[in-house]
Amino acid sequence: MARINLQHIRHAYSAKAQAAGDYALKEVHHEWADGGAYALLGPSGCGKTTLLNIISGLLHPSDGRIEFDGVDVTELSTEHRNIAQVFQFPVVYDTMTVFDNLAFPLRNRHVPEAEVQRRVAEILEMIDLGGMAKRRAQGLTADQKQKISLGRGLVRSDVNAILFDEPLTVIDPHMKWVLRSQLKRLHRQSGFTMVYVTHDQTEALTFADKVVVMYDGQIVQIGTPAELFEKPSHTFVGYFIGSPGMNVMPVAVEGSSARIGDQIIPLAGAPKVGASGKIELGIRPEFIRLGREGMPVQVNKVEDIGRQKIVRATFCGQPLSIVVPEDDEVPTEARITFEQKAIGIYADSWRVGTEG
Ligand SMILES: Nc1ncnc2c1ncn2[C@@H]1O[C@H](COP(=O)(O)OP(=O)(O)OP(=O)(O)O)[C@@H](O)[C@H]1O
Repeated sequence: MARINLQHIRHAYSAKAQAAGDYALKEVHHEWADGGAYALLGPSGCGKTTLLNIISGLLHPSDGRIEFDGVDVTELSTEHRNIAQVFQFPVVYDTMTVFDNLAFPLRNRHVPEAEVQRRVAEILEMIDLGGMAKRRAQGLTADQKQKISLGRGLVRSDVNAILFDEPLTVIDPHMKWVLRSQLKRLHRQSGFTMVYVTHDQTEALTFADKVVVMYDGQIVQIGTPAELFEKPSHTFVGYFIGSPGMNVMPVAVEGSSARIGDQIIPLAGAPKVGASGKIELGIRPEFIRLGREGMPVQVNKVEDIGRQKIVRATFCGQPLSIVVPEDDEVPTEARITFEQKAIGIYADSWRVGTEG
């Protein structure tokens, strides 16, 4: 298990890259704790796989260095970095039995046979393939083969880290849930450093202690699921995490208040917006109170989502989503108030602190 240091890493797939926009991965400079469970979350094309492949050694970064426990591994191959990887699609030896597929990484490293038997039995149980140990992998479903790939990634107990690249894509929804919970349990028991790439927020939030949110080749926030929800550091995090995402609207900030149209919204302090171009106010739909008091809104639609309702409204010309409990009535002349401590002010998309 290892602490992973990413030092001023950048990557461009073209050798001629110059401008920031030419880089698939803009500068990444972070330390990831030994034994942490991290999820790399972001939309397609934001650079998740690029970063994962740099950590694994499949890709050499254009700039920067990577250290495991303080040792520079930038020039080392995947094998020499001593990590296990699970990819999106199954990598299985068809002619071998399920058991031998799982035993392969251990036998390859001359682990004593008794230990091989014990570890493989444990993993077979976990991936629910105990009854198929003697079957050849050939002819198994894609789902079963992916479970073997997953098992092979987990079978060694001496790796520096385990990296997963969207490993549950081909697994059916119920099994996905089971495997995700088991991975989390395994992480708690084993203390492996795990990095898990996904574009699915549920997957990221249930698996990881820390979620690394990526957007347009950058890490925009690393935080616990609660931090991402309560204090998104970038408007993208607000929008991407949560359903519906955070409301973001352009405002003018004057001292300790924000103005939108003819409405003045008092803030908890004076935001340090400096000379930024674009100033926005962010508030999650869960922290807007809907009733007969406050600022007027126009309700356009009410969607029932079980125990809650999503009210789609227009506020000062801006679209606004509000989450209300199922039994709350939606008044005809609806008005809203914002929970003050849940308001974030964003300057050029980044959250700013307040003075005083
Ligand atoms: N081998 C390559 N050559 C050139 N460009 C590439 C290569 N691999 C990825 N890219 C580009 O780099 C950017 C980041 O891609 P990457 O695969 O890292 O994103 P991702 O977040 O993992 O996306 P996905 O979820 O779709 O896998 C994208 O614009 C992609 O088109």
